[in-house]
This record gives sequence, C-alpha cells and structure tokens, in this order.
Amino acid sequence: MAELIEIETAAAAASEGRASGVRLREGGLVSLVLDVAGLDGLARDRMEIALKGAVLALEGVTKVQVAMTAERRPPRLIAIGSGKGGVGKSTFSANLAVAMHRAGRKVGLVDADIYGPSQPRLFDCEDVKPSARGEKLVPVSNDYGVPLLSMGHIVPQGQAIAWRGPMAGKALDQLINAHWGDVTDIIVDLPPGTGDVQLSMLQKHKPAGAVIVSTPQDLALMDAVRAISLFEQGSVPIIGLIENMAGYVCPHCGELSDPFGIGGAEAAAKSMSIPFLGRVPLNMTIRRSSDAGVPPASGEGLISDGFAAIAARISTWIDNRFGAQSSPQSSPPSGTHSGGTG
Ligand SMILES: Nc1ncnc2c1ncn2[C@@H]1O[C@H](COP(=O)(O)OP(=O)(O)OP(=O)(O)O)[C@@H](O)[C@H]1O
Repeated sequence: MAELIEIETAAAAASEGRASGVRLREGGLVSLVLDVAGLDGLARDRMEIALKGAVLALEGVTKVQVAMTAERRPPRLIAIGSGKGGVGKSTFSANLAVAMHRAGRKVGLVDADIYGPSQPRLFDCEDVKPSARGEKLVPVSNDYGVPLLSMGHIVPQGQAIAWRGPMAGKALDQLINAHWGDVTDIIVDLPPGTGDVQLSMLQKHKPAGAVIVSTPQDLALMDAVRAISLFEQGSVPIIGLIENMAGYVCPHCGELSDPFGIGGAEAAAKSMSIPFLGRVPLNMTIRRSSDAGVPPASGEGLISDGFAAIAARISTWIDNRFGAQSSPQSSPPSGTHSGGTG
C-alpha cells in the first residue's frame, strides 16, 4: 500500500499544489480537498481528472473522493531548522526570504524563535508592532519586501524563556494564522533544537518542507542529524542541508581558508541521502551588515549572488513539488536594494 506521504506528493504534483487534507481510509479509499479558486469549469474538471488519475495509479488506492472548495489557499510553510543555536539559522532565513522576494516570489517570514527572536533586528524594524485586523495579526512590512511576524512582536522581552508547551504553540498559531495576503510561501525561522515549537509546528502546521542549517564542525552536524530525523518522523520532506560559516574569507586579502575543514556537511548530506543546497562563507560583511539591519542578500556582489543561488535551488524544489504555478510572477518586483554590501 502506498504511504500517505507518497499520496500527498502525487496529489500535490497533479493539482499544482491545490490538494490538501489528504486522508487514507480503509480499503484504499483516499479523500482530499481540492482548492479550485480562480479556475473555470473546464480547468476544474481537467484538474479533478488528472488528480484522480495520479492518485489511483498508486499502489493499493481503490477510490478517490475529491471535495472542491474555492477558499484561498493558506501559504505554504518552509521550515528552517538547526540542531543547535548560533549556527546562523536566523541570518540564513532572513537572506533566503529576501533573495526569494528579489526573484519575484511572494514570500513572508515568521520568526518562531521564542528563545531569541532576532528577525526584527535583522530587518531593522524592532520598534514596529504589528496591527490586528479582526482577531488576526497583520504582518509588519519593511524595506526589503518581506512581510514579517516575530515572537518578539508578541512575547514580552525577557519572558520568552519561561514559555512552555501550550503557550508557545498558541503564539505560533497567531504568527502563522495571520493576514498574509497574497504571500504563497512563509519561511519559518524555528528555534534551535527539537522542542515545543518544533512539535507544535509538525503537529498543527505541517510544513511543506524543511531546510537544515549547520556549521562545518562535527558537533553541529551531529545535532543537525537530530533535527533532520525530527522532521522525517513528522513526514516533512527535507529540502536539503546548508553549510553556514563554511570557510573564512579574509577581509584584507580575500583569501578563503577553512578553519573547520571542508566538505563535512556535503559528505554528511550525501550519507543521509538528502540534497546539499550550498555553503555560505564565514564573512565579516555578513555579520556587520546583518547587525546593521541590512540583509546582505539585498545588496549586489558575491554574497548576494550566493544567497540567490541557494534561494533558486529551494524555489525549484517548491516548483517541482507543487507546480510552477507556485511562482507567482515572472518579472522581479521593483524596490530591490543596493544598500546591502556584498
Ligand atoms: N556566514 C556568516 N558569516 C559571518 N557571521 C555570520 C554568518 N552567519 C551568521 N553569522 C553571525 O553569527 C551570529 C549568530 O547568527 P544567527 O543569530 O543567525 O544564528 P542562529 O542559529 O539563528 O542563532 P540562535 O539559535 O541563537 O537564534 C550573528 O552575529 C550573525 O551575524
């Protein structure tokens, strides 16, 4: 019998990401919901036929029930995790979101790190609080085109560490079930490790995929393996592994050296059969620019090109899985910045 994840993958591919709520019942009966918002009658019929055909082709599936709805699809969630703190997960999440926006995608950012929310600082909008419409929050906008909601916006500073289980889960709900408008993908910067927020994320807001950030050291990699297995246990596909702080670029002569060795993360990814998405060097400009609230991916040059290349790989993964329709527009948005360094 086909696994649920196989059925979900086939349904997503055949429906351009419009299928959700896939259930596998006794006797090989599969039921699911198809979002037909914006499709005319003919397109709906075609999609239903393609969807049923793709799912019925899987081993053990005997019948497919499709319930159609015209509600707006909630944004997909792309989780960014790490096994331990300080590996640069927040820096990477911010720059991934900026690079995806510059490539023309409608992307938002949720900072779910209850222990040290840092996105408001990285986007230089620490003093801006989100407003509310009805019972839902409206994400904070910034100069980089990435609407943002952070635990830092709703958890009083210094108290977060005392938040456990249900409270952390409720806070995450508020950040995700917000007025995201036409955002199609939300990058979720998770806290390090495998705690309450991660569990809540897996149980309630199943991400479409997860990216794991690690540094080259063995210890960080061992921790990364733990983070990977948590997502795998929750049937969340791993998009791939990023090696951050890989090699040191001398600010004086530009020479690249590798204090922690080279190739460790790539080899680890290979041994776990997960894609290696690329390496981000340990670079003073990244730290300085980030501290100054200017995501380096918003600039021009080698650093922003590096983030753009990784963002393109992740976008390709999304499009391959959910259909190219998930690329919202073909031309890059206006308002890209040259203020960053790179
Ligand atoms: N590639 C890099 N080159 C230079 N500095 C970096 C790089 N990546 C991150 N940093 C710096 O390392 C520090 C930690 O990064 P960051 O806060 O993104 O890590 P984190 O994994 O999100 O940490 P935490 O788990 O505490 O939230 C920051 O000062 C950041 O500017």
